[in-house]
Amino acid sequence: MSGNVFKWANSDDNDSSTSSTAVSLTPNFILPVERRPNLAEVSKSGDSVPIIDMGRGDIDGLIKEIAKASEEYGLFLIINHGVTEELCESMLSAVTDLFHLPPQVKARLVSDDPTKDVRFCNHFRKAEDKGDQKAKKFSMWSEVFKHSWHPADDSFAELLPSDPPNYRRVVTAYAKEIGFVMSLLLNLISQGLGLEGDVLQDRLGKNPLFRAQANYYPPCSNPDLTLGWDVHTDRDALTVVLPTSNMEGLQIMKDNKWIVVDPVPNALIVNIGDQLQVLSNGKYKSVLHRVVTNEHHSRVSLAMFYGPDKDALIGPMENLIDNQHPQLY
Ligand SMILES: O=C(O)CCC(=O)C(=O)O
Ligand SMILES: [Fe+2]
Repeated sequence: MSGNVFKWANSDDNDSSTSSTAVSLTPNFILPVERRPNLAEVSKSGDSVPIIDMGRGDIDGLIKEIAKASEEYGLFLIINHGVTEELCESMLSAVTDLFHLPPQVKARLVSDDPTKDVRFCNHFRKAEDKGDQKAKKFSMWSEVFKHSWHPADDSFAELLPSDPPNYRRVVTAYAKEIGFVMSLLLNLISQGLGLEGDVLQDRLGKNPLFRAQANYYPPCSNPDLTLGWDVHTDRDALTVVLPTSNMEGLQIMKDNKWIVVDPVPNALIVNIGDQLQVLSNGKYKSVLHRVVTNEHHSRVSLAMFYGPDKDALIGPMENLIDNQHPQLY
């Protein structure tokens, strides 16, 4: 499996924004017919995800807008979020540099061991192929780099590779900003559920699980046959994703249809995760999403996850359970 991780490094793709040669698909990336993305059926026009201006002065309006988006979509974009364009750009270029490290440097950090805090891997899914009852492994058309992060304690960065030279420094600065954005979002989401602002964060515990995942999706010769990220929900409470600007890739399921998350300059993507779905007694949706590939361009993204403390007991908030809304979890 780990051999795949180095495949892209040997391609001509060395710039996330310019056109480059697509790497050919080998059979392990070709999904069974029923798991393929069916791109012709994805609606481009019509429904689009809410774009929320975090800088709007009216807090009550902002709380309502976030509550509505969390209920109807489980995903929204935020603009005027306070993280500077310059920092976002430095973060994306540090992520791009990371995936373009020489194969022999990356090899030291490749691992399938989920208990390893810092590692590169290539995700795969198990699926049955038609006429073949034995589940096969299908690799995702992406490479990921996982590590922990913290908004206040910079020591996580000491575990990160010192190459590329600026990754540690940039991700530490970015983590502080995203920590602030996530606290604000959790506060507003809490209020949108009719609770005091700090209730959700208190429920998630004193030592939340902060995981980060950088994703790299190289150009792909046939986007109809594979996916960069298979259909999934995020298992944490909240995710904030910084994607390559001006590049489509992410899609979400809404009313049983896939819709494209259109890129918006300087926006961050906010996702409701499984833990918030449970805490909200199903009111907010942990959104089903997937990432499709592009024939000509690569895309990177950095997902920052906020999950519960390992000792936190997660169940629906008491004020959200009544006769009309029986406890779902
Ligand atoms: O690349 C993206 O836009 C989303 C990635 C994602 O869903 C994840 O890392 O969980
Ligand atoms: Fe995700």
